Amino acid sequence: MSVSVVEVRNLRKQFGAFTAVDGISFEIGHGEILGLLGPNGAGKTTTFQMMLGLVTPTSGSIKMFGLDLQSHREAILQQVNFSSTYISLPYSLTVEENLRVIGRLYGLPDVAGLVDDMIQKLDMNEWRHKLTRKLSSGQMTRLTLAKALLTKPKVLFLDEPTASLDPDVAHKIREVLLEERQATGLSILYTSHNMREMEEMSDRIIFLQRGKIVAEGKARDIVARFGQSDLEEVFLKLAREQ
Ligand SMILES: Nc1ncnc2c1ncn2[C@@H]1O[C@H](COP(=O)(O)OP(=O)(O)OP(=O)(O)O)[C@@H](O)[C@H]1O
Repeated sequence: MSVSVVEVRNLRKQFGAFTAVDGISFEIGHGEILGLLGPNGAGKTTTFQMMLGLVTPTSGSIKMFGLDLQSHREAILQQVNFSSTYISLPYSLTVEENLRVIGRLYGLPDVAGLVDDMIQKLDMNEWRHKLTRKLSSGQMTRLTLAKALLTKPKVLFLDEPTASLDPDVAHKIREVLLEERQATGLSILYTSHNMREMEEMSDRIIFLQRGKIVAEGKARDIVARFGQSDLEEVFLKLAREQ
């Protein structure tokens, strides 16, 4: 694998007596897409939140670009972004205004030009002047992804980036992400409940079950190891055990 951009060691999170994330370790290489897979409640969101500095780990360490997240939070988070359907953006601004505000907050040069490029790239032109509160859920998903890509992050956390998108738009988004990775060496931690998408997008997958990593590797190797015919079957087998 190429140089590690993200290094997670023995990461744990307890909520009272309950252990949501139970000593996981993994790395993400430069330009690598790592799929994080697991049934509801397995600990995916908690992992993301710890990696974004939003939840403090009970123990373990998170390093990005060789720096410890706890002691270099600001420097690291400048180069990281996140997209999830749970993010809310100011509802009274238009799509374009929202993106311009983000661009200015990050101090990007030529904000208008960058916003325009992103709107074209994600096919958002038709509704660029629409108020954010009036967006459909699929349009909202695209806007949060545009927001995340606009800042040109080196690491991107994507929590179900194609949820609520129709197959055509979902396909387009996957293409944009793969192009972005190719062009900039972007590293991505990716979750999806669409197993075909996980197989298509991820260079490697880690499978979480009750906060622990129970399988790790390339999708086809995991499928072979579990003696199943595809990732969906592996998922069902592991999820039913949970
Ligand atoms: N603040 C909290 N207090 C107590 N328990 C929590 C808290 N946050 C998460 N949990 C619990 O930790 C476990 C892992 O939750 P998490 O949201 O990380 O799972 P997930 O894999 O993202 O699930 P999903 O696929 O449903 O989004 C769940 O059992 C959840 O109820």
